[in-house]
Amino acid sequence: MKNLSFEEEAHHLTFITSFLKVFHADLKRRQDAVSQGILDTRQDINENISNVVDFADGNVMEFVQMLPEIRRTEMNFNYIHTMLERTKRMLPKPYFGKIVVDGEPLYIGTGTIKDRDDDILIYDWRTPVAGLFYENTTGDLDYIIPDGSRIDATVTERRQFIIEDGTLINMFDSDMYIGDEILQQMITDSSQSKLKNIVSTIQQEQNDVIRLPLSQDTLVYGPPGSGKTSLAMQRIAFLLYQHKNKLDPENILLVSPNEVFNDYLSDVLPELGENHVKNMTFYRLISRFPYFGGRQFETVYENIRRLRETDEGHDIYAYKNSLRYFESLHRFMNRLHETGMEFRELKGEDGIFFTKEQLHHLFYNDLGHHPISRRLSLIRERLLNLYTERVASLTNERFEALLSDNQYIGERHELKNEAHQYAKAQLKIVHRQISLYRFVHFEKLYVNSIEEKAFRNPTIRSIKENHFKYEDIAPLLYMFIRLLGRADKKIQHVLVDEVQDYSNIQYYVLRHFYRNATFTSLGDPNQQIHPGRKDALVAKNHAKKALERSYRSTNQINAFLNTLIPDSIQSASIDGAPVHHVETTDELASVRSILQSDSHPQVAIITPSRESADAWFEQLKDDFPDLKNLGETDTLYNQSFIILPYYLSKGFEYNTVILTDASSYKDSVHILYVLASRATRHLYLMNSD
Ligand SMILES: Nc1ncnc2c1ncn2[C@@H]1O[C@H](COP(=O)(O)OP(=O)(O)OP(=O)(O)O)[C@@H](O)[C@H]1O
Repeated sequence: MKNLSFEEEAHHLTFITSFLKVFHADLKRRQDAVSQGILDTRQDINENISNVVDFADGNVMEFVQMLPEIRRTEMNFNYIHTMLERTKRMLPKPYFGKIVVDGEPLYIGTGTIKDRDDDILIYDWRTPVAGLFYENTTGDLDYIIPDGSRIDATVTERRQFIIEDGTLINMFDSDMYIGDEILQQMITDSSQSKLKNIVSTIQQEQNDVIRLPLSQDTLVYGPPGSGKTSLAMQRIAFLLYQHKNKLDPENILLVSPNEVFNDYLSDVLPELGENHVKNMTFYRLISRFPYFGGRQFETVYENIRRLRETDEGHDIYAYKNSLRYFESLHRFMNRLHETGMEFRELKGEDGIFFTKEQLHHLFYNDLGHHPISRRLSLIRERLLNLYTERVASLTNERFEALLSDNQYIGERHELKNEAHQYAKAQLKIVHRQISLYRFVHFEKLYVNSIEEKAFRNPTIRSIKENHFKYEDIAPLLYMFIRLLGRADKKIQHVLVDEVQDYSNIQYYVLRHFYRNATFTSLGDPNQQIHPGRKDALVAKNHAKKALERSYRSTNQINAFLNTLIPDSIQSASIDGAPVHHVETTDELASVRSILQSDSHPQVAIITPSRESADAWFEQLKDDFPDLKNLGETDTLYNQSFIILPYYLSKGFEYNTVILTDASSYKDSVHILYVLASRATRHLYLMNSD
């Protein structure tokens, strides 16, 4: 079969867009009709079936008979709603690719569209057969369908389209690298400030990861700009499509490096509509454990600053993030069923409620034959019963006292109520301690788990001052999860971005807290911004995938990155301006002139500290009113002209990056590597004499 000419493709596109318009208008009409039907049914129920469903009256039967119809209407309504959104979204760009498989042309877009005879006009990119588009070659290929069978297919043509507002602008036949042309255009377009959708130019190595089965735990390493975050998002879309009957966006979790990420990613998957995937940071996990409520934990940023700017606690940080400590923590926990458990005395306003010794005895003697988490829940149950008894007896005592004290006048039930409130207040703390398992002394257990004696005292000091360090979070959560088996079982798949930032204990905590989930973890061991030492991640039973090519920065910037870490990046990008090394005696004046000289669509001024970010902001804000100073707790990314300290820049990208005081990173090549790789087009390294 001869390939269609440009005119024929343009004609086909006109046919498709006309179809979509008519389909959309028809859906609108149907929506109005269905909405009217729903209103009529509601009115019918109100008028003819009384609001109080009465068994004797027999109207229950009438109502039950209406249920299938109501359900059908609801399904119809949902279908119309989905298709309305889809046709609206796809109208300007109905498809981006085409393959001819076994003689059949298949057009590929971001959703499936069928004609009135149920023939498919556009294939969703996530369908198994559409996967052939991303195979990078024509010829005899195969693809796997959901039941696991392999289907042979002969692909004779692969074509890509550039379509804007329903008009065919260009098309490319490609069977070497998909999208080289279009990819170049995607890469050239760096106008968007948030992360873009890469569906039309997904590369084969990325496609392989996106389409891995849900059941497969995977660790993906790739250099900056190799599309890890992008493919994580496409993988979410793919899994939701492939498992539409069992997965909802709320069953998927993205663990990201900061709170702004959510907003940065909010435009990537328009097909999810309002249903954003949940986003989480490791730090925020603490809030899922009420036991630790009221404890103050150092944030990751405070941690980075402390370790970079002071000499305090480097050894202890390295120890607590080491495999050595992780293993000793395991051993320590494994012994607890026999020995070493630590309890806290329970004490109310009226004195001791339960002693440590009693708790110890219950745990190792009375309940010693149960697994640990069972022992603890049984203890909690007993303590709660005891609490109820104690409240009752205290209430009685107080009631008698109130009765005999004629200062208190009131009805008996009022006095009883007052006595009850009094008893509860006396034991309020005890109740809280029992409910939250605070009779288990996790802090003491934690200290005991530290085999390296020299690190115990500083840990005790942090606990006493209620200023836990960032590195204390993971071991404490680890212990809680191991002892009490806490978990979020709703989550089916977790994607961890920037996984190189996680220690083995942190990863364990994530794996066990989301224990029903499989993981896709993505990162780059070369992108370490954290100044503390930690052992590399051992991701057992994960398929290991490596991405090679990088699409973000110009070839010049990528070449510069290779001077920092040799052979770390294979550039699949475009040429641009040389990297600017600006030697200056007046950094401020130089930055001003860069900002004034060119109209850069997006600029980030990255500074070596929070203080310098604030200082730069103060100096520039009057002349550049659009400039924003990104804060550690900000959640809105939508900023195209910002100042930020270096540790907040993880994962983002900007058209132009200006690194102030760049020589301050001369001993931290990995940090410089991360910062320089944020630039898509222009990189300025400012050095003052
Ligand atoms: N297949 C692709 N087609 C077009 N653009 C792509 C492709 N893959 C990646 N990109 C672009 O490259 C840039 C970097 O992507 P992304 O942020 O996902 O990379 P990353 O590996 O997560 O980077 P980092 O490790 O630096 O955070 C983005 O602008 C993205 O749109």
